[in-house]
Amino acid sequence: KHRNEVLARSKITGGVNLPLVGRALHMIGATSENSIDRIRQFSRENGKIFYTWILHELAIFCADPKILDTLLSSPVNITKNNVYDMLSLWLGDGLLMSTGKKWHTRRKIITPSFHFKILEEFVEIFDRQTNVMVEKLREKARDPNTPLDMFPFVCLTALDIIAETAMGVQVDAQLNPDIGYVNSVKIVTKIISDRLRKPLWRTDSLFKVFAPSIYRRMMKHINEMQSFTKNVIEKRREALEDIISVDQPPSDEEETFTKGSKQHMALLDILLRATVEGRPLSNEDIREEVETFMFEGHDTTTSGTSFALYLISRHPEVQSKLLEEIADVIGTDANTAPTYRQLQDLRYMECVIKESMRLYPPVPIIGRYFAEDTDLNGVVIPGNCHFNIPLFVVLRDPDYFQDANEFRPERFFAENAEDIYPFAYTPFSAGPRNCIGQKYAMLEMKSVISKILRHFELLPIGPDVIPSLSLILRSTTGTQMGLRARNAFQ
Ligand code: HEM
Repeated sequence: KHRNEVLARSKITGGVNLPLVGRALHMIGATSENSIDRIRQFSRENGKIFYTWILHELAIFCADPKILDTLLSSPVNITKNNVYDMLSLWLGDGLLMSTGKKWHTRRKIITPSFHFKILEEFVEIFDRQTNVMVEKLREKARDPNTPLDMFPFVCLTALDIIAETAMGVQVDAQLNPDIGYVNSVKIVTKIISDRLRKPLWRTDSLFKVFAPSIYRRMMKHINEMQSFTKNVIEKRREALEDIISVDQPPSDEEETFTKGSKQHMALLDILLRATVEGRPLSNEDIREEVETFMFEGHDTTTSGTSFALYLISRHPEVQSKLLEEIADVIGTDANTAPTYRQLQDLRYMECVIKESMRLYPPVPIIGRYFAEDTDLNGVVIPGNCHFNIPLFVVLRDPDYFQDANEFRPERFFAENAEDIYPFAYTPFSAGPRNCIGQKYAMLEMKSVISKILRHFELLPIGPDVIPSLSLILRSTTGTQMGLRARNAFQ
């Protein structure tokens, strides 16, 4: 009753509720493809903030950048809502999921992992793993008239990249996609994305009852991933203990050595060296953070890269400009490995990726939980409420983006970008709880896309994308295009 009163006072409207399940079936229980359109439609009908009931749970959807400004800037309203619970069996209480003091402490420890000195080292890995993809694509690109779904190729490359940069191990996902750790990651991410669309699978207890065999399959693969990660952490700790004392900060040029072989610094190494109140993190603390990187750090960039490639394939004029820029900045030899600075200097590419993430945000929805009544820019949100931010609605808001459905990278040119209201463009979220990996992600996407374009012309063939709502945005038709090998670059 209290929540209804607050909603009425705040003039937050909702719609018809179905008995027992509220509007959940309308919105989420329908198909993954039409959920996006339906939420957009509800937003058009009810305004930028509206509510729905899912059984006894109140869910508010807010796509108003002014309210998001207050919410996302707040260091207090950082607790995630129940949608994230589906990840907890795998990721534990890592950075994405944790709240309060634990989140603050971890965020502080993990931030140096993304220092540019570390990212600089990763550029070589991005390029080397993309070279493997180029060879795989070459085998497939014999006929440019046959459309190819780029998503699985990009996904395996991203997995190879994140495993090597986060854990310092080569899992050879592209060479052996169907075995071991890589297979488990693929299976678990797929099950988690299916769960989001099925209300009866949402909580772990319901999932166990309504889909027992899928639940068991998920747990088997989660256990396999966890033992793999534990093993990597133990070995890496032993190797590091041989060469450093745990509380000694890494020097700028330091590289780690494991069993005599030279290796890159991995994100995991920073965690192994970190201390909280003088004590190192336990292997279990580190495990949840490494698993979080593995999840957040590969599905997101896969989605971002694949949708960008799709849009580039459909806009030949954009493709030509990109090619010109690549030739200017990196040179005309298709095989040259780009440097960190060169990737930074791909300015037009950056605009293309930003615009692509505006139309197809890799993380389409984010959420918070409010335990107490909370005033956000004059709108009171009732306590005990699950708050959802449908980024895919915000990012196409015609009040903030002219011709919001059009692909126009020029929006992000330096001279135009300052007209964009910062909280209308938040594919990496914003404020203290924004994406910690955004610089890494941008570099990786630039590296992968530029390498593909140097080797292949992308052709506008195959079905259009049909975005489907999940924790990470996918397309039910894949991201299809034709590939024609370039004889010579340019
Ligand atoms: C295109 C790629 C990416 C996009 C669009 C993206 C987007 C986001 C968004 C929207 C959030 C906020 C989530 C929320 O509020 O619930 C987030 C958080 C996070 N991201 Fe990313 N991300 C990307 C890549 C990455 C990469 C490559 C990594 C790591 C290597 C990463 C690690 C994280 C972590 C750890 C968090 C939680 C941060 C915190 O709560 O303090 N992300 N990301």
